[in-house]
Amino acid sequence: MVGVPAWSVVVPAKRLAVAKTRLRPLTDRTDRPASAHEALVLALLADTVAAALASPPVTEVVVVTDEPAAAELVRRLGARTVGDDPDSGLNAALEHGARAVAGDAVAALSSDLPALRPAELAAALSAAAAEPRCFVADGHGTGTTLLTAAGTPLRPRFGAGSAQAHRDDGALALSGGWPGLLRDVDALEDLRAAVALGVGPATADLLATSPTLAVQLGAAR
Ligand SMILES: Nc1nc2c(ncn2[C@@H]2O[C@H](COP(=O)(O)OP(=O)(O)OP(=O)(O)O)[C@@H](O)[C@H]2O)c(=O)[nH]1
Ligand SMILES: C=C(OP(=O)(O)O)C(=O)O
Repeated sequence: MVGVPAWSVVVPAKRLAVAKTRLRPLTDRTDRPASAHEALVLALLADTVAAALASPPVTEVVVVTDEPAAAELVRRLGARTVGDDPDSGLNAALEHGARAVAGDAVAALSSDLPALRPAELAAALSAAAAEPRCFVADGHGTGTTLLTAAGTPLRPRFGAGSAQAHRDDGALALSGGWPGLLRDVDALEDLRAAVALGVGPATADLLATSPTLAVQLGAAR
């Protein structure tokens, strides 16, 4: 692709009641587990979407969700939303989102990257601009946090072992100095690692105003 593409970023967000179940051991130890869990999932989403919206090469962020609270939150931040059609899982949701974007440079971004910095995403997208399809593996090397397609279909293969699946499908693995982009939050240890890197304002505020959550985050060390 010639020139610097303007990127559309697609972010998936499940319904809160079924999202981020691997973080339940953390939120279940708080006084009000259901609301603590929802608040945590929404904070991770808010910081991810805000960082993407603030990243210079990103012209739009489209969140694919059927969750009213998530849709309202990200719209307030400046993202667009589309429904979770056809409600057939993560990859179908991402393909649906990719069809809804304006340009032909599209990136699928995990929604659980609270330590993501706008400059990190800009650097990764800049590296991705030279290739039709690229991906960034998560910190464990097995999952994927970013998948890009410029002038070609996205073909998402998220799920267990998605880094290898994206590699096998011809996407180029990118690496660079973007620790926040690698640090998706699936489990307690990931949240600790994100906090050590420095999380965005929504997650930081939640931890500052939820003593039980903050204590549990430290107590299980
Ligand atoms: N819109 C949409 N988003 C999804 C779907 N499945 C997963 N996601 C989102 O994709 C992101 C990455 O998925 P995971 O890290 O596996 O998140 P998760 O399934 O909520 O987490 P666990 O329950 O702990 O496995 C999360 O932010 C999810 O909200 C789906 O069917 N539709
Ligand atoms: C769905 C994925 O996320 P996770 O491994 O974080 O569940 C993935 O990395 O493809």
